[in-house]
Amino acid sequence: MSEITLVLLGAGASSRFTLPVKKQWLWIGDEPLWLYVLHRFTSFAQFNNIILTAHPQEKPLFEKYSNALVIPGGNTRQESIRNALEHVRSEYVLISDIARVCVQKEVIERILEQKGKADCIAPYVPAVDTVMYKNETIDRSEVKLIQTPQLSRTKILQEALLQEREFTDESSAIKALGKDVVYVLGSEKQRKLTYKEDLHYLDCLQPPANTQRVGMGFDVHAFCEGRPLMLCGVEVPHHLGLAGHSDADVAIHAIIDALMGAAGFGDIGELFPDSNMEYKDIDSKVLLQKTATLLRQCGFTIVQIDLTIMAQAPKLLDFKPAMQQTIASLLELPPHNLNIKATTTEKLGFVGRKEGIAAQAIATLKYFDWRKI
Ligand SMILES: Nc1ccn([C@@H]2O[C@H](COP(=O)(O)OP(=O)(O)OP(=O)(O)O)[C@@H](O)[C@H]2O)c(=O)n1
Ligand SMILES: C[C@](O)(CO)[C@H](O)COP(=O)(O)O
Repeated sequence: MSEITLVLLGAGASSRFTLPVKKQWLWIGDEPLWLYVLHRFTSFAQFNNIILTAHPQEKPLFEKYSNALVIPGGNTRQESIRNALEHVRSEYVLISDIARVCVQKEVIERILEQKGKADCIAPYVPAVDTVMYKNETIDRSEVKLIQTPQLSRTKILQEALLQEREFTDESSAIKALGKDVVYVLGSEKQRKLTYKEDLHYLDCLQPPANTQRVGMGFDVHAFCEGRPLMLCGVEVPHHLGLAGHSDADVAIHAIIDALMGAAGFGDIGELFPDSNMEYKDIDSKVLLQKTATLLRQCGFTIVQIDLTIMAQAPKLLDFKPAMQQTIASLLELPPHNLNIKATTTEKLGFVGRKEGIAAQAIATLKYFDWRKI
């Protein structure tokens, strides 16, 4: 099987799915859908090389969950395939939509049995409804509804994708080149997840696990002159501010790190590198908003956050309600699910010497329950 590379396409915008969560990031048990599909394929057959296409912003997130080669997708499905093919060295490539979640073992076997007999092997299901084409009824017995995975000769597919036209799948591109395509019976169970209503037809899906994902964040910033002291998005009157690439809101940074930790997505520095001038002096509420949006798109719901700010001065008690309201409303959290503590360190350590402020946060996430849509 080593002459076959598996390419799974997961870089789509999921726009027709019309939910805040992207379809490739629905959680199946404790796995995102794209990883569930990958494991489904590898449970059915051996592939020496596996390539995933992901939205460029999600490439590092895919890489946190899989050792497969993750390639940034393009603006179209075909562009994503072109990007992936640059990394394919095998004679054949098996390409499938991650959106065709319930890929069937027997379909894969039927495809592989035909390997070598044509330039592309594609599964199809027959049309069972009356078919109109350009307002004329056509003979439905001649209609094939094409599915994936599709097995192509790599070099033929690369040549086919050089054609000027944009194709919606490999078999049509290869057929347009005048090459051979063999069609094998697919399965209704391989329905493509396009609209949220399609979920009701995908009987291979297990519900999201009721796992509580927990993350911890910690950050420190030194005091400096000439900057406002921002904590939880609130300016606290003080003769010193905090130094940093952004507005140095150490409390929000700890919350972001806790959220990223709970999601298994790494840390704030990976998401918002301080080498990026886009984030110079940025309002950290913007960074927190971006983080919350990313977590929502990736199928997470924020459950609760507990924050501790360690500062010898200034006193923060009077500012805690505004801090809680600011962050809770930004995260669309009930305020009582965001607890903010402030403490001194009894004049011990760098905090006690008023050299800077530290913050620690614990965040809990759960998976968006797609069964309720
Ligand atoms: N630029 C793209 C577009 C699509 N895909 C993948 O190709 C498969 C089929 O595409 P589709 O079902 O249309 O997914 P989306 O493009 O995300 O859907 P939509 O058109 O609703 O945005 C999906 O697994 C999708 O992730 C991709 O890798 N790169
Ligand atoms: C490749 C495909 O699944 C074959 O039916 C289909 O063309 C993908 O279409 P999409 O609009 O990119 O989902």
